[in-house]
Amino acid sequence: MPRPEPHAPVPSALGWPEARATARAAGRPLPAVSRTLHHARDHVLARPIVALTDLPSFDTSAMDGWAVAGPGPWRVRGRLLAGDPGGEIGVMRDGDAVEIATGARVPHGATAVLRSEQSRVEGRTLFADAHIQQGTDIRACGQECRRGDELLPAGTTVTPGVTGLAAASGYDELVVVDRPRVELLVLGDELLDSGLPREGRIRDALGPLITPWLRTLGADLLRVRRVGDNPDTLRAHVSGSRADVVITTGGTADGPRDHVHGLLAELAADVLVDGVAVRPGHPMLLAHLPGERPGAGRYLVGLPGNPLAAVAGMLTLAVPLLRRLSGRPEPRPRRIRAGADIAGHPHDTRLVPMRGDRPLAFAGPAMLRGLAVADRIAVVPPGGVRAGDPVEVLAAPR
Ligand SMILES: Nc1nc2c(c(=O)[nH]1)N[C@H]1C(S)=C(S)[C@@H](COP(=O)(O)OP(=O)(O)OC[C@H]3O[C@@H](n4cnc5c(N)ncnc54)[C@H](O)[C@@H]3O)O[C@H]1N2
Ligand code: MOO
Repeated sequence: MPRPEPHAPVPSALGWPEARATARAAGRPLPAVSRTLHHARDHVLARPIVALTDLPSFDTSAMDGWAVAGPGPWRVRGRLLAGDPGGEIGVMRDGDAVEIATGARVPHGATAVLRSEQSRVEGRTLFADAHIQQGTDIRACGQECRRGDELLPAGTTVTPGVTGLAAASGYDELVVVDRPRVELLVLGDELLDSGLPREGRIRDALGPLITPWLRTLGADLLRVRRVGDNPDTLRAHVSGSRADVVITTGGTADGPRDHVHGLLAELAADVLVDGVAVRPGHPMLLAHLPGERPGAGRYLVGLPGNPLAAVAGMLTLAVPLLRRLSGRPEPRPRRIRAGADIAGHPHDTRLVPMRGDRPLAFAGPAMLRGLAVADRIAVVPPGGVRAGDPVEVLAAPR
């Protein structure tokens, strides 16, 4: 099959803020789906969680001891454990006491719960060591919420706390935004999957870097493939992928074995970003491929092969796109005060691995030693940042 003409270099790359905004605007949230609480984890709520019940749903004993009615001493009249419906106890009258466990329903008419360690029983008569205030150690029905209250808004990420609250308030399933399905294609004949670098070949650092990161970004990783520098294999994998987002690494430049631009031309893809004024990472790419999923389409994010440049491409293009597809709201920009001068590029943005407020060494495009100890990435505008100046920071890969 004839190859398309080699890609002509783009004269002026898109500014870094514009590239990030383009990536975010390129997508829209995937359809809402219903997921069991277990499977809803790390999705984003498509609908608010509205309490299906009062919480607690009945007056509940907060302590092991005695439910008492009115002032003491009291006559002991029975026992209630957590889970007992409590019907046989009926309504308590002044002077009544019922032995009660933490979590048991407090009978109607009870005015307080007396802790076992603050009580004394003689025969069938119960005494309190001290005066007990009305309502003590009763968790009143509806104290936490009333049925119909909005507990969490749409857009909330489903954490373990959220699934716990949803279960407590009566949910078996949650309506969430579907998670984007991602396929990672790692390009390069020179890459090895195990052992020591040898004979001009190097270890693939990007599969092991991007795979765990995608999971924390709220994507479902369908597959990681290593693809040789062969345009036909690359085309077959991209065209055949069922992913919402195909991420490629390497092959974005115009070298003899760089096939990503050629592929996009061949597929008549809508190229949204082709080069960004950022260091490292300037050859990064974002394209829209015609797709099957309604509304969402399919995307290709082309990351440069140099590992730190690939991280820059993830932060600039993949992270905003995946956030948008998975329904996550855009976080407010975070700024810190730089603890040292951070050198800038004359006209491009620099993305600089930082620990605390200091830039890290070993942060060249092909290096990962700085990134491995980074807790954030500074967005350094052209010209640089002086010590004490505010600088925007992004979350380091996690
Ligand atoms: N004549 C020019 N050459 C290059 C330019 C340029 O402007 N003019 N830009 C350079 C920059 S900047 C980058 S970044 C790279 C981007 O190149 P590609 O995206 O085509 O990446 P490759 O050539 O495939 O690889 C670059 C480099 O990274 C290593 N690599 C690739 N994949 C991995 C991986 N999975 N794990 C570890 N290392 C990887 C690869 O061996 C190369 O050393 O182009 C420059 N060239
Ligand atoms: O900008 Mo390259 O993307 O330096 O490594």
